[in-house]
Amino acid sequence: MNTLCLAGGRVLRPDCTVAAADVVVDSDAGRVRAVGEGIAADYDADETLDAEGCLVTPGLVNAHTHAAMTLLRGYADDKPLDSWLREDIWPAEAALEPEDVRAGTELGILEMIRSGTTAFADMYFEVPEVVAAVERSGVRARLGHGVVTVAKDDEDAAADVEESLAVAREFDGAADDRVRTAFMPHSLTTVGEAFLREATAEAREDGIPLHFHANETTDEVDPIVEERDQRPLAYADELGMLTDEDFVAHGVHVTDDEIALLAERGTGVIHCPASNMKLASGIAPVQRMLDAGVTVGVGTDGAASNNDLDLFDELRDAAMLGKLGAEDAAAVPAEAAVTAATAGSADAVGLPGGRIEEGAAADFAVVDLDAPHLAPAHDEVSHLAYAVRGSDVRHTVCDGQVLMRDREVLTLDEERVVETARERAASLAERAE
Ligand SMILES: CSC[C@H]1O[C@@H](n2cnc3c(O)ncnc32)[C@H](O)[C@@H]1O
Ligand SMILES: [Zn+2]
Repeated sequence: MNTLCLAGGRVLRPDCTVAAADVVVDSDAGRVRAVGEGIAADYDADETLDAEGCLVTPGLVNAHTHAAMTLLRGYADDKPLDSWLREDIWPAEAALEPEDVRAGTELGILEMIRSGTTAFADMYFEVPEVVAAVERSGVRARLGHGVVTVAKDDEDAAADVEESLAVAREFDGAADDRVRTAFMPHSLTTVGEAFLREATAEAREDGIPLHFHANETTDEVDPIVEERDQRPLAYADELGMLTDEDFVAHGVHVTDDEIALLAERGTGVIHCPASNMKLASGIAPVQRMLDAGVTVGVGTDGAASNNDLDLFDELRDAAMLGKLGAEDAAAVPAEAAVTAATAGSADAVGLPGGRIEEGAAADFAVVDLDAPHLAPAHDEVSHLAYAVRGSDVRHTVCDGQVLMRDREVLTLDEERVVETARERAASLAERAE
C-alpha cells in the first residue's frame, strides 16, 4: 500500500471545526486512512506534504461550469444572458473545433487545480476531449454534452439528444472512475418538451442523472409561466426531471413552492453568484433554500461570465450576496458558504469528496495561511469564506494523488497549456468573425 501523509497542519473537519491533525492517505485506494494529531510518525509514508502553517480543507467542488469557455474569457462582457448568448457566445461556439475544447478545458482545469478545486461538473461540447483532459490532469468530474434543440430541424435536434445520452453511457466510470456522467439538456426553454420527456425517460432507464440550467433569469421564467400557466420547476417535475440524482444550475428566480419541491425531490441547486451578478440575472435565495433543506452547491459557471474559475472567490461571493439578497448579515454565514463549496457541491453532483474523515475520498486543498491578508487568523473558517484567495493554495490532492506540490502543478505542463489555449483562442476568435 502506498501512503501519502499531509503533516503538521490544521484540518477542517466535516462539522466545520478546525483541529491540529495529520492526514494519512492510502494513495492506491484514494481514501483517507486516518486523521489525528501527531499520527504521521506512526506511518512510514512514501510521500509527505508539508502542511505546517497551513489549513487542510476538502478539495473544493466547482459544481457547475463550462470549463472550455476559458477560451472566451473577456470575449464578450456587459450584456444580459440572452443577448450575450445569442449575439456573441453561440456564434463563437459554432466555430469550435475539438482541439479548442481540449485546450480550453485543460486551461480551466489548470486554473482549478491551482486554486484548490479537485472536482467539477461540466456541460459542454466535444465531451471525449473533456474526458481526456480530466484523465490527464487527475481531477474528478461529472461530465455531459449540452443539448439545444431550438432552431434545429427534427433530425439535428434528435441527433443532439442522442449524442448526450450516448456520451453519458460511454464515459461513465472513465479515468479510473473519476469521471461520472449525466444527460444535460441546456435548459427548459432551449430544449423542446417532447425531447425532454422522451430523453428523460431513456436516461432513467439507464440510471443516468440530469443536469440543466433552471430559473436563471426572468426572461427565461416568464415565457414558461405565460405559455403553460405553470412554474418552470413544476413543469420540470411533470417531465420527471427532478430526482435526488439530478442537479440544476442557478435557481435564481424560484418561488417558495419551487423551493419546497426541490427539497422534497432532493434535487440539488448550484448557486453561481458571480455569473448571476455579471449577467445581472438576479440574486438566488440561498438562505431560504438552505432553510428548506435543499442541497446547495457552488459553481463558477463559465469563465466568460465570471471571469475566473477560482472557487474561493465564488464562495466569498455566495456569502456576501446571500446577505445582500436576504437583507440580513447573518444569512449564508461562513460555515454555510464553506460547506456549500465542499460537501454541498459534492453531494449535489453525486461525486465523492467534500469531507475529511476516515474512509472519505482523499481530495484536499492545502491552504497556506502565511500571507499578510490572512494575518491574524482568529477564525480559520471565517478566513476560508472571506479572506482566502485561490492563489493561497499550496498543495492540491485528488484521489490520493498529488496534483500540485508547493504551487507546481505536476500533471499538466503549465506553459504548454497556457500557450496552446492562447493560440486556440486567437484562432477561434478569427474563425468566429
Ligand atoms: C449546450 S452546452 C452549454 C451552453 O451553455 C452556455 N452557457 C454558458 N453560461 C450560461 C449561462 O449562465 N446560462 C445559460 N447558458 C450558459 C454555453 O455557452 C453553452 O452554449
Ligand atoms: Zn452554465
